[in-house]
Amino acid sequence: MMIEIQHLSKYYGSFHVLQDINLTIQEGELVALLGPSGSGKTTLLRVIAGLEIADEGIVVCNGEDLTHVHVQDRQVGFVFQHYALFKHMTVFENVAFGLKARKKKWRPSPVEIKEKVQTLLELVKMQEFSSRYPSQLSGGQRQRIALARALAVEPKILLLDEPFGALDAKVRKELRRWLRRLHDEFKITSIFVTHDQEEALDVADRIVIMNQGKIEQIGTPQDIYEQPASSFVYDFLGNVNLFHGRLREGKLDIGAAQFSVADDHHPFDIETVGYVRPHHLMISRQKTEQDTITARISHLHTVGPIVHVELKREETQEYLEAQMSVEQFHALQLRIGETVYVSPQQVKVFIPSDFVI
Ligand SMILES: Nc1ncnc2c1ncn2[C@@H]1O[C@H](COP(=O)(O)OP(=O)(O)OP(=O)(O)O)[C@@H](O)[C@H]1O
Repeated sequence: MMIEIQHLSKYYGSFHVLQDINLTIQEGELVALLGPSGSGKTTLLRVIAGLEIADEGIVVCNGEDLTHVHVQDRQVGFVFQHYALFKHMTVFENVAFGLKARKKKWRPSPVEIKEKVQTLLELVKMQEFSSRYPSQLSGGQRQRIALARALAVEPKILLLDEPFGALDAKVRKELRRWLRRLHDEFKITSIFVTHDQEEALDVADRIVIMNQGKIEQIGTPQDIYEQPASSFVYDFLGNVNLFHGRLREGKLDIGAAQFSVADDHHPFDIETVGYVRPHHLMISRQKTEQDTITARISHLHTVGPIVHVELKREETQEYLEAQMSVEQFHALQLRIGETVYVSPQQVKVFIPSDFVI
């Protein structure tokens, strides 16, 4: 089902929690709502579900305005962060619940219900657990049952609110891959809320970045990562080093050095900030180039194949973070306390849209 959200606004008292949201989700798409805590992701999901009413704007599904369609008639399946399975029911009964609760004329026969539940339990690889109670399952298993239960009623839209938020990192990773496969099989239009950028980048067809009740950017994971539309998006999608300086003629002048700026075609001369990802910060032991920064290594730590290098800039005493492979690290033989030369390989600047010369 295609979902069109048009000029949606919502207030809690005087607090403007959603501000003129416009978003079209294509049939069969898996879209992530990504943003910091309090940016309005859950509220937007709840308005789409019909659990909250918007003050302005509409949600349209396949051409039909849902404003007056009751939540139960929206054909929406939900999965929430906290498993919300019925504790007193077995796995089988939990998955069968939505089918059994249907009005008599739409309710499948007991044999049909049994077959359907078994198929779903196979799909989520939980067929051996059908007579267990939720308390006898792990967190990841409970979420798989929650998903099977949501799918049982054949929803047209699947809404997931931090579905793996309460699980540890390894289980989260497994489940999100599995969610992607399940989505590819069922092709249900799905929206999931997350504040974990890796999860969104890994799973979604498109990502909607939210900040303070507004959409900052909509795009594919690649667009969002490679072409962030604002400093907020850049900053939100991973660690970043900031260099305050003056932008002129395509170069960022930070005093001690001048850096070329990526895709800068602006004839500006302004104070601005250059953004550099840790893996774009190159470290040398010799001062081979003129435009480098002198810094002292303050901390080193290795996570799997990546070495994180913390440095302190000599002239400003600000901290920088660089990343390199273990192989590069061994080749350089870096040590805490030594002075090195740092040069950014890619600098991004964001010019405010209301900036005029
Ligand atoms: N029922 C409510 N009454 C008043 N304010 C609310 C209500 N529900 C949410 N809010 C506020 O609205 C803002 C957005 O909340 P929302 O839950 O949509 O954010 P979120 O992006 O999903 O955050 P999180 O990642 O922490 O779940 C927050 O500042 C929150 O405190």
